[in-house]
Amino acid sequence: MTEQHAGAPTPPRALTIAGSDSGGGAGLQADLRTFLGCGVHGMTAITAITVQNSLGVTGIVEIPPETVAAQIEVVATDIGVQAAKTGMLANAEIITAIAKACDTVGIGRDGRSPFVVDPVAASMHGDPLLRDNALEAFKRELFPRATLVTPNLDEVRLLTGIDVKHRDELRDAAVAMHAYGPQWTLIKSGHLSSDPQCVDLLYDGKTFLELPGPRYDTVHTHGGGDTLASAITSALAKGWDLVEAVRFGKRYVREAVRQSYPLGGGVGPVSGMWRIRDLDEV
Ligand SMILES: Nc1ncnc2c1ncn2[C@@H]1O[C@H](COP(=O)(O)OP(=O)(O)O)[C@@H](O)[C@H]1O
Ligand SMILES: Cc1ncc(COP(=O)(O)O)c(N)n1
Repeated sequence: MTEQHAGAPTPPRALTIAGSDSGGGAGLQADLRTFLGCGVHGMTAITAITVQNSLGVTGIVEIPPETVAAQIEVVATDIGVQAAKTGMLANAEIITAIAKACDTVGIGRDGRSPFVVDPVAASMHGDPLLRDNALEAFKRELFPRATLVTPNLDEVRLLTGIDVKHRDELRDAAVAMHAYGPQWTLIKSGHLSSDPQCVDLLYDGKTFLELPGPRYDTVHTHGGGDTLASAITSALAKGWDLVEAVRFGKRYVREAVRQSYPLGGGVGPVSGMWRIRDLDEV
């Protein structure tokens, strides 16, 4: 006789709105891996398929904006989204569709499901992941709806014109990004390679909070930003407050960078699976 099983409790649920990286290092693959590592049920609204490996991006197929919006709406109305994040969004039309869908289903700052906006503009190989018309759409449509924005220093330069060369200048970058309307701003300092530390800066319009950490000597940091934003989103899906979620994300990505690994002939990924034990250990 089969045993009746009511099922385990439904875990926290998070949504990534992002592109696919065929090499598995970044994009929605890194996001789902991190959600898994954080014990969160991950869902996807795919914006684009990239043809990508450790050496670079050689092709992009963009998903129709209405299909991106439909993916968000169909999971939010049935399964529920307790927190969401964005990654590669490809173009302005997709960004506009996402903003509308998020309003419809209640994703965004101020009492709705927390919304982490990572303004991904290019791959770490320097290949563009965003059309030219999309930066303005980010400013107009997504930053004002964001609980948290998480630009790296290249994205800060593209979005604000500020070229951060020293840790002291992170504050100017945070103030300039904050003017676009997010509730919180996290400036990531991975690209500040002259700094022996890796200090990210969190700002809410009033107070600056430095998140210190060691800088590991590795080139294998593909997917680091996605992993950080996904770990933060996971903690937000569990109901943590923003500062604790960001502190957790920084700890999570720090260990992921420490355990990053070579892959193919180019840059390898951070290890979003560092919390998953090896099969032999089970
Ligand atoms: N070499 C490193 N050692 C430790 N932490 C790092 C290193 N590189 C990046 N990080 C951390 O990984 C996260 C992603 O940073 P960054 O590389 O700036 O973003 P992105 O991946 O979007 O370009 C940040 O929390 C940053 O501090
Ligand atoms: C589909 C996709 N999304 C995001 C990134 C950014 O990650 P990175 O800056 O580590 O290349 C990427 N390369 N590909």
